[in-house]
Amino acid sequence: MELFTVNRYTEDQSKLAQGSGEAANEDEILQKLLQKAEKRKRKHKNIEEATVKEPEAEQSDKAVETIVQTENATEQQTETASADAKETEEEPSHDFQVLGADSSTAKRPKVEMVLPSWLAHPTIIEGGLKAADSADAEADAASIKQLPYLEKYIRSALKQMKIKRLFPVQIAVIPWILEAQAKPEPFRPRDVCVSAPTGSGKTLAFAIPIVQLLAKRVQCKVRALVVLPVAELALQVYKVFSALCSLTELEVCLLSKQHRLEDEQDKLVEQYKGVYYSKVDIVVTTPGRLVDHLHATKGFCLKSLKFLVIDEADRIMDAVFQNWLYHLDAHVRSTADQLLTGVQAPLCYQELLNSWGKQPHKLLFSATLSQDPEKLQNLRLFQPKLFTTKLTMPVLQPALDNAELPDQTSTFIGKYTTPAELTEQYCVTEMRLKPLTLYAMVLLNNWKRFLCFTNSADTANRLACVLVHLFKDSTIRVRELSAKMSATKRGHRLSDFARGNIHGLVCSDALARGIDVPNVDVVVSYEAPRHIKTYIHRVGRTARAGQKGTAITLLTDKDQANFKKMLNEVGKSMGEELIISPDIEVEHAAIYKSALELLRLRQEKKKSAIKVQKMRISRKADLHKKPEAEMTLMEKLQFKVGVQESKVKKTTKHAVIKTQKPTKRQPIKE
Ligand SMILES: Nc1ncnc2c1ncn2[C@@H]1O[C@H](COP(=O)(O)OP(=O)(O)OP(=O)(O)O)[C@@H](O)[C@H]1O
Repeated sequence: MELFTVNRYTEDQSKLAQGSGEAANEDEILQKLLQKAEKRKRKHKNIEEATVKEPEAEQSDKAVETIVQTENATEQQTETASADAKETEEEPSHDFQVLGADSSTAKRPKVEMVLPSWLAHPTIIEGGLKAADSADAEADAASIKQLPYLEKYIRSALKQMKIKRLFPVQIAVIPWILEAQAKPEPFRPRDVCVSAPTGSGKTLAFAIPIVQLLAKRVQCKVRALVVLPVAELALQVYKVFSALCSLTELEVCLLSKQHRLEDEQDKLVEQYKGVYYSKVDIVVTTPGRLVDHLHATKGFCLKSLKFLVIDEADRIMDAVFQNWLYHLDAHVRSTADQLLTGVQAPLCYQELLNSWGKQPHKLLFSATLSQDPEKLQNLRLFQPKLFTTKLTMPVLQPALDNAELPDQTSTFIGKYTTPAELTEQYCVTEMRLKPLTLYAMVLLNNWKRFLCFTNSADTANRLACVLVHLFKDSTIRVRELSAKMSATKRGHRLSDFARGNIHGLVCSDALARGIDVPNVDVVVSYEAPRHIKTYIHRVGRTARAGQKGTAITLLTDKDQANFKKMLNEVGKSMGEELIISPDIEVEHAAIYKSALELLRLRQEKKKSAIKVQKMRISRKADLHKKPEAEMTLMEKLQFKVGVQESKVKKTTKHAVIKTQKPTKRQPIKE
């Protein structure tokens, strides 16, 4: 099984392999050790002779001199000997080397990066995305009517979703999964990793085969678990599954912090005569909520899991999300153990058999899939198979021609691809004029559907405030979309944007990944992204599903070099430069000044509110320290109110903890 190869410098080994073999090496090492021992012996002998010859007291200086001389002589001898040895032998030294002690500035051989074979030799996804209504010969070949492996109910569901033909990633992945799953036991399908550009239709690439393979199930059990990093994405994927399952008996459930835990528990399991039964077949969840249910929901059992899908896989493999896998593993192991030890009675022999060390088929999807074997190893993939797209334009052509660009067999060619339909541009401006530049761009190009990304939620908030004021007399409506907003409010903002009631949304990167907002014309990076992955996901909100789109990055003089370097490193160019007339400052001076003034006032108000809050907290703390006898009537009242408040808070907190860990006295459902 070829899984992961640790990157190593292999030159020495290859040289050794060319030499006379292991036995010869051992002889050489032995010879060298003997030479060293001889050298040390001679040195000691010389010192002893020198001290015996000279009278101790009066000749001590001379002794030192002799020692130095003899040492020098010995060194010279050894130097000549070693020079001779160097001439005669070409083999590298096998002595121990003190790390960091070598001060030579000689160029060291480059360490060669060795990728696991499956990462270095992926299956290439051919073809581009074409608009759904194009009807040429190639489009017909991908038409859902022409694809024999799709069941009738899937075709009908796709038709209802207005999908006429499959996209390249779907054509490559769907039949492969169906075929791998069709093979009888003990054959185990290879796990799948898919790295394809944003908006290329990865969701349907895993949803279609899962629904088709589970549709014929007899008993309802959780057989597919789909994990996504954020609630919005989970909702999006849940909707796709629900649409696909509409003509089957399969039940899909969404678990995310947007709902109450108890409500989700009701949807997940039911209890009948002391036995828990699953009410769902497919669970779409965020990692945090999954862990909540693994601990708090009695009867939530994943031992029959057939598919584990990890969408936005590189994000989910981040350290912050890591522990969900541990909990999932522990859960599956403990339920299997319970069955095997008889603590929980199996329903049938097959169930017992299934619980014995059976792993789900793992499917990983991302536009920026990790190339780090260590991270991937956490998922313990089974003989993984990688599907990836080729680099698409706009790429840095000179970089591709450049001989220094890594060899395509040792580099992961699908690592950072952007849709072919995307046009990338940049605009250089001064920091203080950035909001005004953006304002001028929107007016000049009459943008009606644009997203603007900032590097922090704070900047998004301030920028939205300025833009709302700048556009107050125009028909263009710009609003903020913040992670601090409630999920419902965020949902409303997004649907207002989708309906065209809002023309521009300003947000931080928290929402840059995976969100599928239809028909976004332009994505503006108000600040240069710090990481290439962030850039890829930001710009991926436009040019989706074969549509055209533009990504513009606002840069200051200082940002330019770093941004260029970041793109060049992955073989991309910055694209065309957009020039905005410096006259904008004069043209919109009055309104810009008032917008900045408004922002200043708002910031001051915010600051004073925070100050008041802090004062209140410290006053409360002081009151607690003061003896009751010394308190004024007002202070006594304030103290009582404070105590009451904290009591209420404590009881509600307790209630929340109680609901998260139901005891035997709190059945999930009678
Ligand atoms: N075969 C198809 N025909 C037409 N539209 C499609 C097809 N497949 C997917 N789409 C549409 O393309 C859009 C993008 O799909 P999806 O969200 O699955 O992309 P993605 O590759 O997961 O993107 P990201 O990496 O940004 O999450 C969606 O609006 C989806 O409805």
